[in-house]
Amino acid sequence: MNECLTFAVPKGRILDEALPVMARAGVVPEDDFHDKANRSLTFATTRDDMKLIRVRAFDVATFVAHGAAQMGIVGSDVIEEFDYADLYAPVDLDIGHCHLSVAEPNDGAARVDGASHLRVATKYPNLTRRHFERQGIQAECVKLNGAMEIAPALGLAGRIVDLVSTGTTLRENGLVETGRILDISARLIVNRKALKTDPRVAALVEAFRADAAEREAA
Ligand SMILES: Nc1ncnc2c1ncn2[C@@H]1O[C@H](COP(=O)(O)OP(=O)(O)OP(=O)(O)O)[C@@H](O)[C@H]1O
Ligand SMILES: O=P(O)(O)OC[C@H]1O[C@H](OP(=O)(O)OP(=O)(O)O)[C@H](O)[C@@H]1O
Repeated sequence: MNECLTFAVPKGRILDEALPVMARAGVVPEDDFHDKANRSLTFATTRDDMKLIRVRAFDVATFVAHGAAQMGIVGSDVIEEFDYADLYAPVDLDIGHCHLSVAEPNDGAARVDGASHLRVATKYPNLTRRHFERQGIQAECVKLNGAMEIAPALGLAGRIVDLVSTGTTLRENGLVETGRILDISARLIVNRKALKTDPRVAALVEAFRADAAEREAA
């Protein structure tokens, strides 16, 4: 059993919604966490036996899957993309809602009816390949880490697979959704071994679960 628990959170947009949820489960960072000038990546919490790390969303899953962090919060898109055996996602936190979609230029330039091979720009090559395989299409994925929406206009790929929330980014870049792959929300994730061996992890899962149930009932 690790003496100090490590809880991993993504550094970007989910964080604002996640902090109140974490607080209700008793996970509260000390004030320096909110100091934008602070370049530290590890932060104390109000619990002596727990620290937070703030990393990129995909890396939250990697740290927890390898047991370097015992638990964390991450979008279900990341969980599904990696499909780590040692990662368990016991609580849907009902925050960070968006979906993963296929999109292409709204002028129909990418339409190639009956094609068995497509080029797709995405941050999610595994989910993308699986989606197109189900339709009997082989997708060649060009991996990008952001700003997927500019790829079709520049001829990098005919279509993209990316996250959509309001749809504004697609619209402003001349793209339309042509298929929805996955509805997404943020989840509490835990390392399976830590859950089995450390009662504090199981207690925290119960605290997050109880809060999620209470919010759903409200
Ligand atoms: N437009 C959006 N609306 C709502 N949720 C989103 C949106 N885009 C992404 N998400 C969710 O937020 C997650 C990214 O979280 P966040 O931005 O906090 O992480 P990050 O570490 O900054 O990500 P990155 O590694 O892309 O910089 C995505 O995996 C997804 O689940
Ligand atoms: O439908 P919308 O509300 O416009 O949101 C969708 C955008 O949000 C995400 O990008 P993010 O802002 O996280 O930046 P990124 O390109 O660095 O991933 C996603 O990758 C889309 O580009």
